[in-house]
Amino acid sequence: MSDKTAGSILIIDDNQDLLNAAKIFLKRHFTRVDIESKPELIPTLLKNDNYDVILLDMNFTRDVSTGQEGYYWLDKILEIDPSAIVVLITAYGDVNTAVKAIKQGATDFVLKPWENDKLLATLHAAMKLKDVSNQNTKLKSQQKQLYQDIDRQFRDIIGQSVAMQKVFETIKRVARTDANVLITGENGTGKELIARAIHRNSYRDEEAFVTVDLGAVTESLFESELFGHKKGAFTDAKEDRAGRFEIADKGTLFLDEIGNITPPQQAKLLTALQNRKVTRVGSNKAVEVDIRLISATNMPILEMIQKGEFRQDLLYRINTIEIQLPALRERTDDIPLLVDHYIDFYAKKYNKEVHKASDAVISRMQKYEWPGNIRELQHSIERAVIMSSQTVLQPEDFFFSSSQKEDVKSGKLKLDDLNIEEVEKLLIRKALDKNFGNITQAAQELGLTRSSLYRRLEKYGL
Ligand SMILES: Nc1ncnc2c1ncn2[C@@H]1O[C@H](COP(=O)(O)OP(=O)(O)OP(=O)(O)O)[C@@H](O)[C@H]1O
Repeated sequence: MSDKTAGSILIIDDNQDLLNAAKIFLKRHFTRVDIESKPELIPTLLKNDNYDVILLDMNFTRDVSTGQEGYYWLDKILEIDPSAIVVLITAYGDVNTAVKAIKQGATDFVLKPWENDKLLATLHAAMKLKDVSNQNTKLKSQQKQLYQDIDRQFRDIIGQSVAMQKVFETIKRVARTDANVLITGENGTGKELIARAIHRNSYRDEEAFVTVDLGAVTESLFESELFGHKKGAFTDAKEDRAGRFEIADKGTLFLDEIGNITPPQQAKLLTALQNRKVTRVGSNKAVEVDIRLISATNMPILEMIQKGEFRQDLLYRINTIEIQLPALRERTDDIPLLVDHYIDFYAKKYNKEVHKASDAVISRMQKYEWPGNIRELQHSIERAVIMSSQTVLQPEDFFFSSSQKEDVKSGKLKLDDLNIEEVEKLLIRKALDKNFGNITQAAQELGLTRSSLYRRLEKYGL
């Protein structure tokens, strides 16, 4: 097996003897070494090939040693490939020129005449750097792809009602400012969707959109989750870890359920937002962060302030602009659009022929309360599309007839006129309603598998 390092090197120097000697020596250590004496050919060479490291002479014209040509060709190389790793060859005693070139983007330099060991060490280090930079580029593009995939699910914001038009108008106005935005609204009204839309339309759209569900972060992990920790800061801190603030640096930080945090957590959050700096748990070094903050809550923040449960100064920090999302029952005009959108989406997903909902369905939907808002509507359509064997969805495909709703709401079982099947039916409806039509969650709650829940739904025509 060869112990050569896998990598390609291009050497550009006008001294053919030097080129030949370098090639002979370096061929023993690297898998590919190309040489070129005419720098004018650099653009062509770089267009046709990828080199891991380019070794570039600073002076090409005889008796000229200002390095001007070197700067020129260095610029050209970096213009063609900004990630190129260029190591300069400079004459002994000409370190100033080399230092200037490094400021201009070169990676390192070697002095002529070189010692083979030193040259080799420099090239190996440069090769490693290229490797890290390749990995970095790869990770960045994977990350971008990942964000795009997540974002795709959140792309379509449906709504033509006056209330939603107002929301769209506000998004347009605030997106390209760095203003802090607080989005309020009941569960499932689309707060995250709107937050992502603001990020996508902002100057930060190429950077990360980082979400923290503050309602799900435990008291003990709050600081570490948000601000990061150092290895050994607590028992489970096995390695250094950046918090969400640092990960969101240059991008947008979305703090969901901000109304759910305790007063001590509010104080810590406020300090970080005021200073725009965070300190990892176990460290004493504060790191600057540049984030655009979007927060969301379904809690009545103003009431909470009056009761002393939420800090007013924190509210002022986060709500430069406030967007109130209407509940679905307050924008029933949008229901037909949403229904069409989700029927289309789920019919494609499950390969079903369903293409619309009957007028009776729409009319019932427009009277229904929708406590889970759009998320509930979405799940009820998903379920109806899966279960229906017709092309037009009918009221029987849904669970919102008023009597059912009342039964489910009251949860009362009238023992004198119920048999086991009736009880089972009622429980299934209740579980589905509670989980907004989500079959998996409802099945879990009932202690059934998904398929046995489906069997029962079919049996009872639910
Ligand atoms: N206007 C809309 N058009 C289309 N889909 C929407 C709209 N608003 C919300 N949705 C969908 O409803 C679901 C819930 O939205 P989202 O998670 O943004 O709500 P939320 O208010 O953040 O909920 P929660 O308070 O529970 O965190 C998502 O699948 C989202 O795509």
